[in-house]
Amino acid sequence: MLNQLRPALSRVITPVGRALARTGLTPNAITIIGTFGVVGGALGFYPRGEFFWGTVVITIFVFFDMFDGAVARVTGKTSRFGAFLDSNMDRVSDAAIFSGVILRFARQDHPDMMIVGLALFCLVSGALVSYARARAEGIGVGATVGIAERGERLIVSLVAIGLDGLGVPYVLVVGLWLLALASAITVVQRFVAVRKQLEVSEQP
Ligand SMILES: CCCCCCCC/C=C\CCCCCCCC(=O)OC[C@H](COP(=O)(O)O[C@@H]1[C@H](O)[C@H](OP(=O)(O)O)[C@@H](O)[C@H](O)[C@H]1O)OC(=O)CCCCCCC/C=C\CCCCCCCC
Ligand SMILES: Nc1ccn([C@@H]2O[C@H](COP(=O)(O)O)[C@@H](O)[C@H]2O)c(=O)n1
Ligand SMILES: [Mg+2]
Ligand SMILES: [Mg+2]
Repeated sequence: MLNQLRPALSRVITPVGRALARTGLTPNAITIIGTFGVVGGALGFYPRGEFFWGTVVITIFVFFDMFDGAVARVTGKTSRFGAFLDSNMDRVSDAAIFSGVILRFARQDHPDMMIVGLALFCLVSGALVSYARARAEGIGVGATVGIAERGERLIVSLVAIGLDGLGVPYVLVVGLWLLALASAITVVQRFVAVRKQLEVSEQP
C-alpha cells in the first residue's frame, strides 16, 4: 500500500539523494551504513529497555533504505548487486528490530513470554512475506501485494515500540498482535496472487 506513495515521495527523496551523492558516498555504502545504524539502534538500545531512543535511532537510519536507491538512480549507479544487497540488508534490519525486543523480554528480570512469542512470530512471518516475493520473482511471477509490506510493517512496529518507550500502556502488545495478523494475511495474499498468475500462465 505504502509503495503507492513512492512517486509522491520521490519528489522529496530525490533532492536528498542528489545532496547525498555530492558527498561521494556510493549507494552500497549508504545501504551498509543504514543497516549498521538500524542494527546498532535495535541491539544497542532495545535489550536495555530503551525503546524510545532505540526507535529514534532506527527511524533515522531506516530512511537510508530510501536514499540508497535514490542515490543509485541520480548517479546512474543502479546495479543488480545493489538491489541484491539492499534486499538482504532489509532482512538483517528487520530481524534486528524484533531480536532487540525479544532480548529485552526474554531476560529473567523482565520476562514476558507473550511479547517474546509475538515478536518471534512477527520476525518469522515478516521474513516469509519477503521470501514469498523473492521466490515468486525467481519463478517469473510477481507478488508485490499485501496489506503489510515492509513499509507498513516498519511503521506499525516502530510506532508500537516507540510509544511503549514513552510509557503508553498496552501499545506494544496490541501493535504486535496487529502486525502478526497483518503479516500472516500478507503471506496468504502473496500465495494467492502467485497461484492465480500460475493458473493463468500454465493453462493448456
Ligand atoms: C512518538 C515516539 C514514537 C516514535 C515513533 C517513530 C515512528 C516511526 C515511524 C515511521 C518510521 C518508519 C518509516 C518507514 C520508512 C520506510 C523506509 C523503507 O523501508 O524504504 C524502503 C521501502 C522498501 O524498498 P525496497 O523496494 O528497497 O525494499 C523491498 C522491500 O523490503 C520488500 O519487502 P516486502 O514487502 O516484500 O517484505 C522486499 O521483498 C524486497 O526484497 C526489498 O527490496 O520502501 C517502501 O516501503 C516504500 C514506501 C515507504 C513509505 C514510508 C513513508 C513513511 C513516512 C512517514 C511516516 C511517518 C509516520 C510518523 C508516525 C509517527 C507516529 C508517532
Ligand atoms: N545499494 C543499492 C541500493 C539500491 N539500488 C537500486 O535501487 C532499488 C531500490 O530502491 P529503493 O529506493 O527502494 O531503495 C534497487 O532495486 C536497485 O535498483 C542500487 O542499485 N544499489
Ligand atoms: Mg533501498
Ligand atoms: Mg531496502
